[in-house]
Amino acid sequence: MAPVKVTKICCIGAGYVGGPTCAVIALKCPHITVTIVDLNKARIDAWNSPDFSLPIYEPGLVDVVRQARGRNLFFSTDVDKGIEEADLIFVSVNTPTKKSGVGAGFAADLNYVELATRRIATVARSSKIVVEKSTVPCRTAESMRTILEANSKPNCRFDILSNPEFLAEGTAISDLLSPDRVLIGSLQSPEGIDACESLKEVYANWVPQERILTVGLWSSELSKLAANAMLAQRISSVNALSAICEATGANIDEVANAIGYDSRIGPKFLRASVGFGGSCFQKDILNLVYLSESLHLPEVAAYWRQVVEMNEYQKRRFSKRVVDTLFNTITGKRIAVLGFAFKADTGDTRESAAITLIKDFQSEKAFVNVYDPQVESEQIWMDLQEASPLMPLETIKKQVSICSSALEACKNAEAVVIATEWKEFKDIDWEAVYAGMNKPAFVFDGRLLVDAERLRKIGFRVTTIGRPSAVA
Ligand SMILES: NC(=O)c1ccc[n+]([C@@H]2O[C@H](COP(=O)([O-])OP(=O)(O)OC[C@H]3O[C@@H](n4cnc5c(N)ncnc54)[C@H](O)[C@@H]3O)[C@@H](O)[C@H]2O)c1
Ligand SMILES: O=c1ccn([C@@H]2O[C@H](COP(=O)(O)OP(=O)(O)O[C@H]3O[C@H](CO)[C@@H](O)[C@H](O)[C@H]3O)[C@@H](O)[C@H]2O)c(=O)[nH]1
Repeated sequence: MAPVKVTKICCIGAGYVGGPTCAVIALKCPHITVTIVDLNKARIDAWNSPDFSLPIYEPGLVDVVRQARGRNLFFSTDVDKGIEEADLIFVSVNTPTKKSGVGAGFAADLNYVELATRRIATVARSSKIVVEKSTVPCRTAESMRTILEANSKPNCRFDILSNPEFLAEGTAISDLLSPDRVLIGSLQSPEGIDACESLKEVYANWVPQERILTVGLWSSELSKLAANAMLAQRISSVNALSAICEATGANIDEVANAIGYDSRIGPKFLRASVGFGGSCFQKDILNLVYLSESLHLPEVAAYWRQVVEMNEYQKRRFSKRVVDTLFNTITGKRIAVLGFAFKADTGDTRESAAITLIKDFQSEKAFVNVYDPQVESEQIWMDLQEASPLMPLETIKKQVSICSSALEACKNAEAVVIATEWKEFKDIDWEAVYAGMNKPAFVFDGRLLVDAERLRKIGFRVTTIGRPSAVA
């Protein structure tokens, strides 16, 4: 048998990963028809919208979709048709942390992966290469293979590959166009290696051969969890050091710069912050913790769990610092929170540190003005409601207001809290912000974003992560 030449791809799941990833495949492989399917009709309608009001904000994404949509890139709710026609299927559905049952709060909820796999098994009438794109615990491909093989029809074989995605939101398109690496895991059988070759050929249309790594299935699955755990561990490490800086007078920026010069450590991902957010880091580490516990490795589980605990500590520490600095009470005071997304250049709010901060300010009975350039108001209300399920939305709305500009959010506030590193917050008219605020006017920079010295000259009292309050 020779590797199958892929001409039709289907991607199940039109989310933050499925959408951009397969749009880039379509762009770079005009000879391949790519159909992205999803059960969520509103999402598919947005992908198909005539004015390109896409369901996610990602720099450069509209250009890619504009070039490929209708040519060889299609979005549809007809999942079965997509499956039937494809020779290679990406499973790119969500794998959130389980909310109930065995492993609740830690294990990945694989229900969506299983449902998509069962749909493939039911619908497929010809052989398929099934590619696990979602982030899953080690050995999930084995369960997918069992489901597919138990349901396969005559002359219909399924080969499973693992091809985890490493894109980061906000830079998804550039990450996809020039990835550090593409990882493909397969069974080391002749059929597994052929399937791997087929997918490798797709990526080889734009990714240099030496950046396409091929490994065993389980290594591939574990490498994804490991990469996220290592990245998050760097942030928790630098955040832990930021607490020492605040207590000693050292400056976390200087410390991070100094250690990053060591080529064994490297300068990236050492930015102290109010805490990491996003849909992946916490979920994937908790998944790794659960996996370690299931494998009877409690010390390993405790090691990784601490990365998440340090992140929670960092968020709590920051809110407390706001309260302490504002003369130990923020009751009845107005706090402007600039940024609601979990990082800049995305409209995604999953696990955003801003949600925790606002909840803390609410419980201290402060009034909160929020502004984010990309996040829809509806999303903010949904997140705040989810964070305080026992509080009626009307009560939340009495304490929190959503503003349409940073300047508006800061008006009559006692303090500005920078929760997301949007570039526009660096460049706002800080003199005008100062003029509109109650005095003394405080700025809390949770992202090491603004020029503290400049703001101090205007009259602000500035507190920065990783610097003691007096000299911040
Ligand atoms: N968001 C990221 O930056 C990122 C990066 C790398 C990996 N990942 C991983 O990729 C996976 C997807 O993440 P995401 O952020 O794109 O999730 P998402 O929630 O944005 O998208 C998942 C989509 O799958 C659809 N879906 C679920 N079950 C389906 C089914 N049976 N049939 C058809 N559609 C179905 C949902 O409606 C949803 O639109 C997760 O495992 C995640 O951990 C995410
Ligand atoms: O030095 C840093 C770098 C990041 N962050 C924060 O960490 C979080 C995650 O940032 P980032 O990793 O850039 O974005 P994600 O989209 O969550 O991407 C991560 O998670 C994805 C999902 O698995 C992986 O594919 C990516 O490789 C991995 O970087 C954000 O809140 C950032 O603000 C910091 O606080 N300091």
